[in-house]
Amino acid sequence: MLKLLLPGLQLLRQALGRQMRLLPVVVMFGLMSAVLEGTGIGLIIPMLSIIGGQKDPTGLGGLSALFQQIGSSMDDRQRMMAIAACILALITLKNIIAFANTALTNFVYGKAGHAIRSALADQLLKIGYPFFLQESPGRLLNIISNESWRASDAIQTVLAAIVNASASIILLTFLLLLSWQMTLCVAVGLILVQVAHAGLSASLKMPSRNVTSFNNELASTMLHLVHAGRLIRIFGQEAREKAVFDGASNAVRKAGFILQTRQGALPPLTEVLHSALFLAVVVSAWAWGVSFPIIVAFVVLLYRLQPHVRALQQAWSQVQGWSGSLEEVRWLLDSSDKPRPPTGDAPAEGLNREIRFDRVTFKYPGSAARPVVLHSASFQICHGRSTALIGRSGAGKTTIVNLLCRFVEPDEGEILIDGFPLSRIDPAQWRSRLALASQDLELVDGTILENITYGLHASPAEAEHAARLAEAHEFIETLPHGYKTLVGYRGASLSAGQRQRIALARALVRDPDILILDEATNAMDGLSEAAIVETLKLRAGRRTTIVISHHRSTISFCDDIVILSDGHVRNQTSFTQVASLSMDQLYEHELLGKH
Ligand SMILES: Nc1ncnc2c1ncn2[C@@H]1O[C@H](COP(=O)(O)OP(=O)(O)OP(=O)(O)O)[C@@H](O)[C@H]1O
Repeated sequence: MLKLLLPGLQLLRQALGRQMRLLPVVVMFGLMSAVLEGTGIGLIIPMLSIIGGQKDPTGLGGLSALFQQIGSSMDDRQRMMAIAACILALITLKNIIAFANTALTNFVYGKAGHAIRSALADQLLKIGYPFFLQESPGRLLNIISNESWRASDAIQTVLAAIVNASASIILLTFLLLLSWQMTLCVAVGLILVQVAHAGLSASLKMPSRNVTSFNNELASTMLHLVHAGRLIRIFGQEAREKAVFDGASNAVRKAGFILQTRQGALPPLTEVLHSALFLAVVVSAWAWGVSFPIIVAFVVLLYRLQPHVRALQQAWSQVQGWSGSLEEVRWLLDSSDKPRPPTGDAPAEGLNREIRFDRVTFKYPGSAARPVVLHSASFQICHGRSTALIGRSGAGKTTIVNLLCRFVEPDEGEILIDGFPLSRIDPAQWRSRLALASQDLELVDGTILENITYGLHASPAEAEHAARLAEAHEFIETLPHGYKTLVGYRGASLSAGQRQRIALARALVRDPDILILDEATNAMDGLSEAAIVETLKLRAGRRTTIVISHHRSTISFCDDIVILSDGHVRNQTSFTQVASLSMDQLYEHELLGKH
C-alpha cells in the first residue's frame, strides 16, 4: 500500500530532509497505539465470559486463550473490575499516544510544507535566468500559490497513511491470532475491495492534471487582469476580458467538479463494500460455530480496523487526485531540465583596461526557430570611459546588457574582461561590480529609502547623496513622508520619471565600477536629464559607463559609440567623430558602414 503512495513519498523524502528521521517515531507511535487498542479489545473476551457465566468457553486457542486466562485467579467481581480498569487504562494510553502522533505528524507536515515552499523559492532564485524568458509566469504563480499547498496536503495524507498502515498491520495481526480462518476471509474481502478502489482511483490522474493545467491558465489570466488594467480600459476590452476570465474560471470549475465527483464516489462505494464484508464475516463465523466472545472481540477489532483501511484507501485516492499538483511541484524542483545558473570561480578583480566582445553570437533560448539576435559581434568598452550603445529597436542593445550581466551566455564567441573570459569569473562577484538602471528593472514594494539602498548597507545620508545625483532628492522632499514614502507594488504610486530617478539613485549609490543605463532616463524631463548627464560626466576617468538610449541628448556626453543594426556591430568609433550627426544620421551612418 505504501508503494502505491510513491509520488507522495518521493516528494516527502525530498521535502523532509533531516526530518525524515522522525518518520520511524511516527510509525512506532502508530504501532504502539494499535497494540494498545488491540489488547483493550482482546480483554473483552474474559469480560464477556464472566458476563455469560462461561468459566472456560469452548473453541478458545492461541491469543484468545491467553486473554481468557487474564485474572483467572481472582473472583468474578474483582476480575471484572480489574479488566474494566485495564481496558480504560489502555484506551487512555492509546489516545495519549494517538494525540502525540497527531502533534508529531502536524509538526512534520508543517516542516514539510515550509521545506517545499522554501525549496521552490530557492529554485526560483538559483535557476538560470533564461528559464524566466521561456516559462509562463501564470504557471509559476500557480505552482507557488496553489500547487505547493496541495503538495503539502499530499504529504500530510502520506503521513496519516503511514500511521493508518501501521495500525492496520497490528489490528490484522490481532485478528489473525484470534481466528486465522475468519482473518483469511477478511483479507480476501479487503483485497477485492482494494482492487475495485484502485481501479476507480486510477481514473483520477487525468482529471487531476486537467485541474492543474486549467489552474495555470486561470493564474495567467488573473495576472493579466492585474497588470493590464489600463490597457483593457483604454481599448474598452472589459467585456472580452471578463469572458476570457470566466471561461478560464469555468474550465477550472468543470475540471474540479469531475475530479471531486469521481473522488466523492469512492467513500460511499467503499463503505458499502466494507459493510458487506463485515456482515459476511459475522454470518460465516456464526455458521462455523465460533464462540460468542471471540465473535464479539473479532467484530469489534474488525470495526476498529475499518476506519484505518478506509483512511488508507482514501489517502490513495487523494494522492491520485493531487498527482497533477505533485507533478508540477516536482517539475519545478527538478533542476535537470532547467537552464543552469552561470558558473565561474575566478575573482572579479575589477576593470582596468576594457570589456571586449569577441565574435559573440547569441540566440535566445526556446524553440529552434528563434532567430539569431547577435551575429559574431565584436567591439570593446574601455575602462574609465562612457560608451553609447545605439541602434534601432530590436538591434540587440539590451541583449548585450543581458550578456554582460550574465543573465544569458553567448552561444559562440567570448566576452573578455581585461583579456580574461567573463565565463570563468564568479558571477556574484562580477555583478557586485555592476549596477544597472533599466526601464524594466522594477522597484520593490517598500519605502523610497529601502529602494535606493536595496541589498546594500548604505546610510540614509549616502542614499540622499545618490538621490541628489539622480535628481530625485527634490521630489522626494516634497512627499509627505519623504524617504519613508511607500512606493507601492512596482512603484505604482510614483510617476514613470520619478520611478526612473529612484532606480538611477539605486544604481548610483553603489558607485559601481561599471554603470549600465538602459533607457534609464527616457521618461525624464530635459532639465533633469541634463543634470544627470552632468553627474555621469563626473565618473569619467574613474569609472566605466554604458548608456543605451534613442535620445541624442542622453548619449551626448559619451566618449565612444557602438552602432548596432539587426544584431551586427556596424561601427565602433569615438563619439567626437560623429558628434555632429543627429540620431537618424547616426543610424544612417551605420548603414554607410555596411557598404
Ligand atoms: N526574451 C526573448 N526571447 C526571444 N527573443 C527575444 C527576447 N528578448 C529580445 N528578443 C529578440 O532579440 C532581439 C534584440 O532584442 P533587444 O531587446 O536586445 O533589442 P534592443 O536593441 O534593446 O531594442 P529596443 O531599442 O527596442 O529596446 C529582438 O529581435 C527581440 O525580438
